[in-house]
This record gives sequence, C-alpha cells and structure tokens, in this order.
Amino acid sequence: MTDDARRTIGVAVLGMGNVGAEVVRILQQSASDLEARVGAPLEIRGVAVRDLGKARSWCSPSLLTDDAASLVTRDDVDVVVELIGGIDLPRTLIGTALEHGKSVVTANKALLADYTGELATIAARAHVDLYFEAAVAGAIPVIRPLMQSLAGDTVQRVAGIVNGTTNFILSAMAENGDDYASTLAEAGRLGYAEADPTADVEGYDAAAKAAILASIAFHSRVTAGDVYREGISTITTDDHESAATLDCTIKLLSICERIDDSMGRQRVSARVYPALVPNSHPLASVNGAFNAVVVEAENAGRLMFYGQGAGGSPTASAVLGDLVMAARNKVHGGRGPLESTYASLPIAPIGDVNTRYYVSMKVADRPGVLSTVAGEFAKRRVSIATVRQAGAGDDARLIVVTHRAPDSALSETVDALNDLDAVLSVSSVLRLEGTDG
Ligand SMILES: NC(=O)C1=CN([C@@H]2O[C@H](COP(=O)(O)OP(=O)(O)OC[C@H]3O[C@@H](n4cnc5c(N)ncnc54)[C@H](O)[C@@H]3O)[C@@H](O)[C@H]2O)C=CC1
Ligand SMILES: N[C@@H](CC=O)C(=O)O
Ligand code: NA
Repeated sequence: MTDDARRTIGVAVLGMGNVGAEVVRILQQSASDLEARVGAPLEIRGVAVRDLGKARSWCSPSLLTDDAASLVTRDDVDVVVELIGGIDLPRTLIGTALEHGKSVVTANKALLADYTGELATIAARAHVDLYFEAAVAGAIPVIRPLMQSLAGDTVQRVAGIVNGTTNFILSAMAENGDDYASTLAEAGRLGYAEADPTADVEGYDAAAKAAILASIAFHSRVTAGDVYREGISTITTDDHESAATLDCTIKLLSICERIDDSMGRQRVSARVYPALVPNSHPLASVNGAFNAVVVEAENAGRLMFYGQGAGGSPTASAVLGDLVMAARNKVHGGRGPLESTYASLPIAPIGDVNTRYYVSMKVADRPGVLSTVAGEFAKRRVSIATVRQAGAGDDARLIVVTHRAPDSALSETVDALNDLDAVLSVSSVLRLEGTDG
C-alpha cells in the first residue's frame, strides 16, 4: 500500500436522528474493521445537528456543530453523509459538498426522486461519488444490484413493498385488527415513519422510491410526479375482512414496468397503490416493517430481495456500505458508475395500465340490481370474474372482482356505478395484483 493510500478519510455526518445516530455508532464501534476494508482509517470530522444542547451517546461533544454548511466544505472532509431529510436544505448542502470535491452518501429518497439528475451532474463534473442505497428499501441491496449486477440485462419489471411504515400498519390491522392511528404512532416510535408520516401513509415515500427504481431499472428519467399514487389512509377494517374472504391480504405496492402503447412503443409505468394480493403470493407474507422487491429481467428471470426496509440500524447498514465504497474510491482512485438515462422512455398514464379491480358497493336489495350493475361493466367491456352478495335488506352489499382491463375502463365503470339508483354507495375500490386473469 502506498503512503497516499494510507491517508485518513474524513467523514462528515449531517443529522443525528434515527439513522444518523446509528451511523455514528457503527463508525465508532467497527472502526478497525472498516479501516481494513477501506484501506485507510475513517475519521469523523464533524456531526451536524440542529440542537447542540441535546444529549447524545456515541458522539463526543467536540464533534458537534450546528453549522452544516461550513462542515461540508472543510478541507479535511472527504465524504459527506446526509441524513437530515427534507428537500431544500439537503439539496443545497449536497450540491455544495459535491462541488467541493466531496463524495456524498444519502438516504434521502424525497430529494433524489426529483433531483438525482441535478446532483449526479455535479458529481460527474467533480469526479466524485453520489451513492444512495439506503434511499430505497432500507437495508436491502436493490440500487447496486440494479445499477451494477443487472447492467448487462434488460429489466422488465420491478415491483414490491418499499415502505415499512405502511406495511407495519397494514400487517397489524390484518393480523390483529389493530387500530390505524395507534399503529402509525408506534411506527413513529420505532423510527420507521418519516418526520411527517403523511409521506408514508399517502404513498409519497413509496412513490419517490418507485421513481428512483424506475429511473435506474429502465435507464430513463422518472421523477416523483410521474408516479401514479394512492395511499392507505382510506383502508378500513371492512376492506381487510373482505380481502380475507377472498383469501387475499392488502399491501401497498410500488410497481414499475415497461408497457407498450398501441403502436408497440415502450413506455414506463410507475405506480403506487394499496392492492389485494393473494395469500399464496410471496409478497403476502412480507409483514411488519419488512420490504421485498421482485425484479424481472429478460435473461436473469425473476429475482427477489427481502429484508428490513426501515429503522435506524438497518438503514445505517446500507449507508455504511455506501460509505465504504466511496471511501475506497477516495483511497484507491476511480468512482462508481454514472447514472444512465440514455433510453429516455416516456411515461404511460395510469389509464393505459391493465389491472384487475375489486369493487365493494352497498346496493338496494331488489330484483334486477345485479343485472343493472353487471350491465355497467359490460358496457365498458370489463369482464367480471366473480360476484358475491354479502348481507341482505339495508345491509346488502355486492362485491365484484373483475378480470384484467384497462384502468381507464375500470374507473369509468366505478363512476357509472356511483350514478346508479340501485347502488347506494361504492364503499371500496382496490386493485387486485399478483394473479393471472
Ligand atoms: N428512518 C428510516 O427508517 C429511514 C430513513 N431514511 C431517510 O433518512 C433520512 C433521515 O431519516 P431519520 O433519521 O429517520 O430522520 P430523523 O428525523 O430521525 O433525523 C433527522 C435529524 O436531522 C436533524 N436536523 C434537522 N435540521 C438539521 C440541520 N439544519 N442541521 C443538522 N441536523 C438537522 C434533526 O434534528 C434530526 O435529528 C431521511 O431522508 C429519511 O427519509 C431512509 C430510509 C429509512
Ligand atoms: N418511512 C420509510 C423509511 C424508510 O425508507 C418507511 O417507512 O419505509
Ligand atoms: Na436499500
């Protein structure tokens, strides 16, 4: 090893919350192993926090600063680890760090979903790394497998459960009938939820991750606004009960796939919504804050990645992996792969996606209602797979499951059902995924 290769790598950590605190702990506890793997010692030069007065374990007070902007430009810092969250401040801090020749590791999917292009351009100009394995599916390696291991294949589909908080809530509701609000509060206490948990429950976090996954998988620029999104805040105990009667469970899915238009041209569909998944499907048994991502590639076939998708130490594990890579590149020269958006595939609207629907509606309990309801599906060429009546009289409900049809035809059918006198209300509409038909 040359003298140069033995130089110390200076690390700045920005934010010491759920993830930042774990990163600082591991950096100190595993210092000698990390040194051996990098080929040089990693030394924390500073830790930026919002409140200097707060007590912290694993961190000498002399390292703390409330001036993140100065820390990221210091000459003795080689790699900046951003774990503050949000958009405007980290965008500026990361941009500045990269411009000053620092490699950056971040877990910030909200930022990356819209600004990967901007930040990757600065990183390329400065010949430094921008790594973000922790931004999607926490501890699970998905970014690196897609970007590197599958770089020679053609990925067709990336789909799965990428939000731990909502999976924790849906699992608790389905398994124990737990209450939505208290389970969400518990996810916050356990360090799974975002600072504003609306990002989790309304699907924004999963949509940001879908944008990142789709961009990498399809070598195209996909941003958060390109992702169709529905959250889980409207899912009720009745929905879980209905799912159980169909031998299904409800999961918030992120689905990114190539779909053809009517001329056979490829487009990208990226979408996030709660869906019924058959209990026999591998995703149905992914519970709690666990995530799973299924990748389908032309030559590799189907690959499944499973593990802890949220929480301080699992996320810190992915951050540390990136930090070791970035530090090695600083020691030995070179940099990681550049982002690749050469394919520039356009985005397909949700209406063009073929899905199956589950529709539960309160109906008048009188002769002819079933055929009126079925007629609205038929008018739009939506084929019905099963119909079941639950309850009777004032409690009569029809539960319809369709075959696959364009989402636009399905949503027009639901609008038409809402206008029928025979339908008192459409109480629930969910997609059904993971089945043929
Ligand atoms: N918690 C998790 O399971 C995961 C989180 N992430 C991402 O990691 C990042 C951090 O997440 P958490 O640690 O959970 O959030 P957190 O809210 O626990 O930590 C953020 C910390 O940044 C500090 N902070 C705010 N403004 C600051 C400033 N100007 N200077 C220095 N520090 C400042 C806050 O005081 C807080 O301690 C976010 O981008 C999040 O989306 C990614 C994957 C999993
Ligand atoms: N809030 C996120 C944290 C990890 O990305 C989640 O619940 O998955
Ligand atoms: Na990951």
